[in-house]
Amino acid sequence: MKPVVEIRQLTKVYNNSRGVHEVNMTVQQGDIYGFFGPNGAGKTTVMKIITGLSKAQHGEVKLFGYDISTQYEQAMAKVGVLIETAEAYTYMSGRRNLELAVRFYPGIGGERIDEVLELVGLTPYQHEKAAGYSLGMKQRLGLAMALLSKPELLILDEPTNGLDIEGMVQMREIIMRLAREERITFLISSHLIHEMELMCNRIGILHQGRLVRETLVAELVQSGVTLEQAYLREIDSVRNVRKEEAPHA
Ligand SMILES: Nc1ncnc2c1ncn2[C@@H]1O[C@H](COP(=O)(O)OP(=O)(O)OP(=O)(O)O)[C@@H](O)[C@H]1O
Repeated sequence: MKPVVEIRQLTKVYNNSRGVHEVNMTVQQGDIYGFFGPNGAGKTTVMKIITGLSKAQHGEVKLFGYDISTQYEQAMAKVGVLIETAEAYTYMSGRRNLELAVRFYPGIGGERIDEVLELVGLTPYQHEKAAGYSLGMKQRLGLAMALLSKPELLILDEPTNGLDIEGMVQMREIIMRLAREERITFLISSHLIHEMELMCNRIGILHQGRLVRETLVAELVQSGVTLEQAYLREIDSVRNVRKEEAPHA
């Protein structure tokens, strides 16, 4: 297996002392990697750095072996991104939005629009204005845009955030199908622990800006531990270490 994302000692601390500290993560080719952590843990910060939307103070990020700080274009060439809620021109149809977006990708034609609409299940709604789309459909349109360039890695920040159960199930099924049939590697952030467990083969747990555990879901299952239990145990052990380190009163 080849590493697709390699993150070493990634650190970014905001003026208010929050941020992420010395994060090490590896996403292998074929992974659906769940980047799990509660609100404010630092997931978006890491994802923005990986995709060049924000800069780290220390550390290294490589995508497909290319360093994003010195070889950004090569690193991002095979990457699709959906960070925060997908933006679309709501007064245009879903298809028109894709027609505008596809112009950024030389060599990719209209037939790819048909393919991506099919992949995300929007073919029947392609001529409707995006304004009338449900949140789930808007997210799937965002995913379709990210798929236009035929990426080998998709980075999705909270793709099921705010969706109802049906929307969540649809998004999960699409992601699993894309991994299986299009052989796309995924890095997906979420604070929804059960969602991660159902969809992902590898998990990284982020807590207060630190990656406290990275493991295969199969290893957890083998040891009879749910992801929720693993998370709570890691958090407990972090708290205990801090208590031991704290100076006695
Ligand atoms: N531009 C900023 N300036 C100052 N603090 C920030 C900034 N962006 C994020 N933070 C803080 O850094 C921490 C990590 O934020 P981040 O958005 O990366 O977390 P997250 O895990 O993605 O959370 P959420 O699920 O709520 O989006 C939070 O405490 C947040 O308040």
